[in-house]
Amino acid sequence: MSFDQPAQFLQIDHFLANEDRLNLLEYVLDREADFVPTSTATGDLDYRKSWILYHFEAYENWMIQKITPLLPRLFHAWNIEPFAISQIEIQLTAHNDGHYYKIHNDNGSPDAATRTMSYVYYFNREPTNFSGGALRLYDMRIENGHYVQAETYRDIQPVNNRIVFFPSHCLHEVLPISCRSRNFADSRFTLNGWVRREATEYV
Ligand SMILES: O=C(O)CCC(=O)C(=O)O
Ligand SMILES: [Fe+2]
Repeated sequence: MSFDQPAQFLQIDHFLANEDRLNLLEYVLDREADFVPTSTATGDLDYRKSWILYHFEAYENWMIQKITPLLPRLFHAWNIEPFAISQIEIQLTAHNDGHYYKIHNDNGSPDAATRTMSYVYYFNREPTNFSGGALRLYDMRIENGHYVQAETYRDIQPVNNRIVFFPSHCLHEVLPISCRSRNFADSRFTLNGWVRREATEYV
């Protein structure tokens, strides 16, 4: 038996106040030297190209506090039983010319198994000086009790000041970005991460 389940997501525009967004951008541009190339758990070099900033104390908890109040509404909308949140992870990425992230889900490895909800906040310098970089969220097909990718999908554009939430088991990819200037400051920036549930609820 198989049936399709449309990709679930919630998109909110104008998420941060303008002043906060501009301060964040200024902070990130100052930290350019601390960004490093990304890697994936499998070490596959072709799978993902982007830059990442692992530590940004000034904004980690700040952003998590902005996201937390939205979660009950999301659980309700998606008929997810409210769960004990063990952790909200956060990272900061920059995608520039030729960067991408091929199809994956966010909870497929044992150490990521408790990731339940993914979020991505997009921001960039204006006027926008890159193109591409949509987040392609695939509809899911349930086949013999397993999630597999359906042929259909929704593309979410990485619009400045937009946040999107989706279930971490959903397959998604970041389409290639082109950024002619290649300036770091013109990158497609994200603050993104995962809401984890307590591991004990699984066993
Ligand atoms: O940058 C995006 O739109 C999504 C990033 C992503 O899928 C991830 O970091 O797991
Ligand atoms: Fe992802």
